[in-house]
Amino acid sequence: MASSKPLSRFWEWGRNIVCVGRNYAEHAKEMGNALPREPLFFLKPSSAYVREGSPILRPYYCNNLHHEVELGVVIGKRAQAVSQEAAMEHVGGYALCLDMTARDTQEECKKKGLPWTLAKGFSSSCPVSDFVPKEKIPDPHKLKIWLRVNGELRQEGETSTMIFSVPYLISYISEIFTLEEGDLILTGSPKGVGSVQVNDEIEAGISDILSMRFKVAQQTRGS
Ligand SMILES: CC(=O)CC(=O)C(=O)O
Ligand SMILES: [Mg+2]
Repeated sequence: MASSKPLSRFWEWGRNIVCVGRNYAEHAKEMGNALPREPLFFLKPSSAYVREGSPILRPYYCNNLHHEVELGVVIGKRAQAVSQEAAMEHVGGYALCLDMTARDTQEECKKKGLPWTLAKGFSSSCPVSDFVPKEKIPDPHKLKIWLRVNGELRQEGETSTMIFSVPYLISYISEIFTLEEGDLILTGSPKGVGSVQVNDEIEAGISDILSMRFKVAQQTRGS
């Protein structure tokens, strides 16, 4: 059942956050990974959302928190096993997102063959911008996404260089589980991911469409 909340506040709906990994060749290369033959994806809990005005919290168990700037696709209409041709009809809009990653924890998880939940799913691991209605972005593959830390440009990626396109991702994921209205797909990070420290300021944007700012703070255990 659809929420009574408007889609423009999709982060309040408590829906799925579906993240795609290794969707940009240069990022896969910088991480020492082979190019995927099929999309790799994982989930974040909806409590991972954080909005401007609240800090990104470095988890108490993390010594190497990384930024990953990503284009988010907000589902506007339930998608169950949809074709690539029909997929864009299920998009309601877009948002800029950060896939904050406890990189040291992720490396440990990889070594032990464990899921990435600890590394990718902590509270505040998904900073999200304002909602951009679909009509404002005629083609999501013609955008520049960028990220600065304390004013220094760290990431600048063209969404045209995604390995798997937005319709491909929606079609692929919707064959595995139904995408609901209010779900968000993070489409993967371009190259340039790197560490942030407590008190750093992250600024990120989509072309000349929007930008957002977040401060990094330390989570204390038990809070
Ligand atoms: C190496 C990763 O953490 C995968 C990922 O999240 C990405 O955006 O790529
Ligand atoms: Mg990512």
